[in-house]
Order: sequence, then C-alpha cells, then structure tokens
Amino acid sequence: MKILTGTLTELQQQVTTRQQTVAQNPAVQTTVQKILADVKLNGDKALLAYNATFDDVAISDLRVPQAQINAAMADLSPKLLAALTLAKKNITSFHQLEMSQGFIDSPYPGVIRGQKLTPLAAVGLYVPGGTAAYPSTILMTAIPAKLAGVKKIVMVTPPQAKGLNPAVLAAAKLAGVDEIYQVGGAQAIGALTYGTESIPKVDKILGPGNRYVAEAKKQVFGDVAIDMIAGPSEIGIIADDSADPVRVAADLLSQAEHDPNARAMLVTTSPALADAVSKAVDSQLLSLPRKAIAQAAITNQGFIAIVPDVASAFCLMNTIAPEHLEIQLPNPITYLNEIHNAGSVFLGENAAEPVGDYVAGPNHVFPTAGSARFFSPLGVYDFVKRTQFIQYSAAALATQADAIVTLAQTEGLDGHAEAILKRITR
Ligand SMILES: NC(=O)c1ccc[n+]([C@@H]2O[C@H](COP(=O)([O-])OP(=O)(O)OC[C@H]3O[C@@H](n4cnc5c(N)ncnc54)[C@H](O)[C@@H]3O)[C@@H](O)[C@H]2O)c1
Ligand SMILES: N[C@H](CO)Cc1c[nH]c[nH+]1
Ligand SMILES: [Zn+2]
Repeated sequence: MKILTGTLTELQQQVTTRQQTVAQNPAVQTTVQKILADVKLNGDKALLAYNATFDDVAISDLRVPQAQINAAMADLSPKLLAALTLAKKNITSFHQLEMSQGFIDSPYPGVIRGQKLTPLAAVGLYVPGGTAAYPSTILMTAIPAKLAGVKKIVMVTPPQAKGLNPAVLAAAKLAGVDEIYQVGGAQAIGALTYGTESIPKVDKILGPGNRYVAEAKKQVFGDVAIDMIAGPSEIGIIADDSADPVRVAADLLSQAEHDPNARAMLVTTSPALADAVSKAVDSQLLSLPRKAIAQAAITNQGFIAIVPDVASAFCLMNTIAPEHLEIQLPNPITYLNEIHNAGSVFLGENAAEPVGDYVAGPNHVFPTAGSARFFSPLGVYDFVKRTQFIQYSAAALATQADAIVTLAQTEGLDGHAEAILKRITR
C-alpha cells in the first residue's frame, strides 16, 4: 500500500485531493446526466435498454412476481433463515430506540404549538447488486422504513442473468418490502424519481450504491428527497503498535472488496505496523476471491499514513471523515470524543467492521466521500417528516400583536402586519 508521510497539514492536503478525485468524476457525472434524461423521456423502454447494456440481462417484465418472492422464502435454507432472523432482531431492537414522537406545548395561556411526525407515503430503496448481492442492505433499509410506518416500500436492484438471488427476495419478504423491480444504477434512481409505466414515483430514495448510483441521487435531489450520499465503501483504521497487522489488513480488505473505488485507509503512529500491514495486505489479497476488485481499490485509493502521535491520527481521520472508523488502540472507548466525522465507529479488536455490516444492529448505510462531515447513518428518522402547528386565542394574539407588527413593518411587509391588525380590536 502507498505510505504517506509529511506534516499533518501536508497529509490533510493529500487525503483531501485523493477524496475529491474519487467523488467528483466528470465522466460519471455526464453519463448519469444522460441516463436520467433518457429515463425521464422514455420510461420503461430506456430501463430495459440499460438492463441490456450495463447488466447484460434481457427481461421484459421489470417487476418481480409475488409467487417468485414467496417461493424464495419457502426454499430458504434454515441456516440462512436463522442468520437473517438474528440480523432482523438486532436491527429492529436498535432502530426501535431511534423512534421519536412529536410534541405539543403551551408556553403562554391561549397558545398551542407543536410538531407532528408523519411517515413518508412512498419510499424507494436502492439495493446494490452489480458485483455482489446485498440481502443485508434490504434489512438495513426496509426495517427502519417499516418501524417509521411507511405504507409503500418499493425496492430496486440490478437484474441478474439467472434471476434475482433468492436470498435477496427472501430478505425483502422478511423485511416487509412491498414491490421489487429489477433495474439498477442511475436508471433505477431516475425511474423512482420520475416514475415510469411500471415503476412508481416515490417521495424519497434511500440506500447505497456505486458511484453511478451516488451521482444519480445527487443529481435528482430536489425533484425527490434523498437520504445521503452513500457511495463506494470506505474504512479508516487508527492503530498503534499494539494492533495485530493481520487483522488490520483483513479489515482493510473487507471494505476494499466492495468496489474498485472503495477506500481503505490506515493511520498509524507505528512505522513497524505500517510495514507489517502493507505486507499482510499483499499476502491476503492473493487468496481473496474478489482479488481484482480489492486490488484495484488498494492500489488506486488505499494508503497508510504515518503520524507522530494519536492526537494527529484523530485530526487526520476527522479530515477524511470515513464511512467506517475502527479504533485499534488500547482503551478505544476513551477516544469517542475525539471523533467528529465518521459514519460509524468500531471500538477495539473484536469489533471488526463486518460485525456492523451484518448483525450488531446499528445501520450499515453511511455517508461516504467525506460527507460524514454533515450526514448521519440511515435511521428511522429518515423515513418521517415533521410538520409544525400553531393555535392562538384572541387574547394571546392581542398580547403579541405589537411584536409581530413591528417585525413585519421592519421587513417592509405591510401585508403581514395588516393580517394581524385586522384581528385586533382597538
Ligand atoms: N455507503 C454504504 O452505506 C454502502 C453500503 C453497501 C454497499 N455500498 C456500496 O455499494 C456499491 C455496490 O456496487 P455494485 O457495482 O456492486 O452495485 P450497484 O448496484 O451499486 O451498481 C451496479 C449498477 O451500476 C451501473 N453501472 C455499472 N457500470 C456502469 C457504467 N460504466 N456506466 C453507467 N452505469 C454503470 C449499472 O446500471 C449496474 O446495474 C459498492 O460501491 C459498495 O461499496 C455502500
Ligand atoms: N460495508 C458495507 C457498507 O459500506 C455494507 C455491507 C453489506 N454487506 C457487506 N457490507
Ligand atoms: Zn461491507
């Protein structure tokens, strides 16, 4: 892996430049723009053509029939059913803690004010499926949607030559997805935004995907709501010489194998660990079935930065704002307050990143490409919207009318002032 050295400022500049190169790719932006325009204009016809071009799959019906979903559920192996059931149980119990309610308040006699929560009516879940199947992502997205009370949960995922993976269909059934459509990439995002003959237009699109999916969500934002930019996976690890280089390397590769554009990053105070991890990555890569993908990610985006002390390590990691951050230092929980920008934090040597991908229960859809600076993990709160309400008695309005009129006139908005004055008997 590339070893980066230099002052903290130099390292921060290097990681920022690398991040921008991955996140802003003009060729991807142009391709996505064209696909979205085509889907808006040509609907299903465009979707079927992109299925053939990008996924090499010719199907005439985009929707997966309910009978196929039921059969997948019935045929599921007991072992896989047990794993999905454990994951569902833990995801549900964690996300139940995120559920919130509106509020109502009366700060003055005659004044009622408050906020009510309404589940979104229809959401579209993007479930990746270009180079791997992601039943776990279905649980991570549909379970919070169900808990929030969303009535219509539509799922899109790239088509497969032999039909969708039965584990994907079973996970969708288990999680309560209502409709499944076989289409992926930017075209799927376009379909959910504009609606086509087969696919309904939704209120919000949520879920992760590769750089085409992430770019498409960015471009449709405004026509539809989106959750966040959840693109190619990332792992940042902070470790000192107490860490096991074999485990650190394995964790870096666990995310590198998602996508050639994934980012695997180690920041360490130990040159000896840097050297050992670099060698362990090379040797573990040899036996990884998804070697080509992981190797591309490690070669193009991977790096090990050597810093003088742990404080600098956190400073650099906060600049990177990784999707996943592993702390492989003694007493890891004592560093929680040093972390300002990360999607999810994995504390200590046993909290390997895949624990969170599959069974721990916290979500696994997180912001990428530095957007953990301002986005949060996917949660129940992403599936509800808030509406405020106000009621005033005549007496309460009379006591505050002067302030309203003064502020309205200050803004030169006499119509606003009049609407109050018409209600005040002088
Ligand atoms: N951030 C998160 O929370 C999170 C969670 C899970 C997975 N992921 C990421 O999801 C992604 C899954 O990627 P994937 O590729 O396997 O599946 P995907 O479903 O995201 O993308 C596959 C689709 O990309 C489109 N595509 C591929 N090449 C194209 C091209 N040259 N031009 C236009 N469109 C093209 C095709 O339409 C294809 O169907 C990975 O990047 C993984 O790291 C992220
Ligand atoms: N690590 C991914 C998020 O970047 C989530 C995932 C699903 N399956 C395996 N991993
Ligand atoms: Zn993963």
